[in-house]
Amino acid sequence: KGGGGGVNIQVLLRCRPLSKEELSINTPVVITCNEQRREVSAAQNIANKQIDRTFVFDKVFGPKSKQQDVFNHAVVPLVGEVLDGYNCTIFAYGQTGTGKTYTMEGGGGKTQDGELPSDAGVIPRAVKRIFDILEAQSAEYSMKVSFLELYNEELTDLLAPDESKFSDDKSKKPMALMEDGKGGVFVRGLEEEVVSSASEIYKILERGSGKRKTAETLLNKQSSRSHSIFSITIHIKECTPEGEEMIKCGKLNLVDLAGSENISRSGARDGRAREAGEINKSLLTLGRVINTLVEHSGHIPYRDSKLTRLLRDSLGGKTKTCIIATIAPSVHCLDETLSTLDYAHRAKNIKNKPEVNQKMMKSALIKDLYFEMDRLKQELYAAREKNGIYIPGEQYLADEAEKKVLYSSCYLYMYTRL
Ligand SMILES: Nc1ncnc2c1ncn2[C@@H]1O[C@H](COP(=O)(O)OP(=O)(O)OP(=O)(O)O)[C@@H](O)[C@H]1O
Repeated sequence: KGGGGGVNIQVLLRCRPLSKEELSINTPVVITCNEQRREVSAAQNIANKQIDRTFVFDKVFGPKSKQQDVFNHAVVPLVGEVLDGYNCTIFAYGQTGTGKTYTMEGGGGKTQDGELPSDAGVIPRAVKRIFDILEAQSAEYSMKVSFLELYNEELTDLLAPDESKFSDDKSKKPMALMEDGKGGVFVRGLEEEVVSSASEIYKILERGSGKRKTAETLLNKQSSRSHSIFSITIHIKECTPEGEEMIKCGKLNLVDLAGSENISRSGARDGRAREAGEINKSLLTLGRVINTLVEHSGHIPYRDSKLTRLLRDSLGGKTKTCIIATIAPSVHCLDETLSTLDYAHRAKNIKNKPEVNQKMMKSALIKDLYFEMDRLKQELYAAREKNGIYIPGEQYLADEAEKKVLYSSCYLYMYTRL
């Protein structure tokens, strides 16, 4: 804990084991993890030049660490904070192929009878724990999730229904990031699905990840170049001693960043520096934001990229933030590993000032929801006006149907869950 000026961001390090292929060709290992001492060392001796560096983190997970260990030590405390009404963010940062997606989502094992596979990552485990706790408390709550992808400074909604159903033009409409007038931002038209069970979220996750993969093959892009943000927002009802109904709100953001090697070098090597620069504007800006925060060197360039605009509050704000840096043990990754270790180690100096979200009176929240419904109504109307003459009869019916669903879910949200 940092004194006076806030609380340091937690930075954890995870080193994956050698893969089967790496083992089969006897790839030399240059990383050692000492979990007790929370240390990671990189050592190599080439032509009498000795590299030997040791870094200390808030937690270190060696190659033998299990998904369950990472979850228990890194995520369980944050889930508790979210249920207490804080916003929390977990970032996975590291070179491609070091286990960011494995750590966040899992190894691809399927859930059976509602039981998570042992390789399930942070996201499904967090979801399960949230539901388990709320149910054990017999809490009255409502939960919604969103799943965004950011690629080349363009936002895609991974939970949006298939575009083909809603538009003759199959090209994707880029989603706009808007200021909310309270110092934050929101993504216009972002699908927020109300969920009422863990298994529902597992399905949503599968759908979102599946969509990410399809989009990848279609556009020939790699997951290593896009960022994904999975967010869970929970509203919990509480009663004051005077009998007033209050709503407590917490949010958990789970962020799988693009491969860190994409910061200019790889792009420059294959002669596509400009493209790489554009693609990784967000990653580069994240680095600059971190540096400015750590060095207290003036203006923080949050506004220079969508990622940092979206996650502004997680870096130097009121959110509780944790970074899981991932590395590989192989000698071939040493350069990137050292740069990840440096980056993550520097990020440890960022201080946030976590603040619990103000509880809202249920009546005020309902007013907000009415306002939101009005805005959606206008958006729908404007969209139909704009497309008016192009909308075939079938499309009009589909829009009407969607509108009905939208309304009924809004009402459901307001009156049944809370
Ligand atoms: N801790 C681990 N234990 C076992 N296998 C792992 C571990 N971490 C990663 N792997 C395996 O290594 C491979 C690469 O991991 P993963 O796809 O998660 O990397 P990534 O960092 O997300 O890469 P990208 O940036 O390309 O998305 C996968 O096959 C994954 O199952």
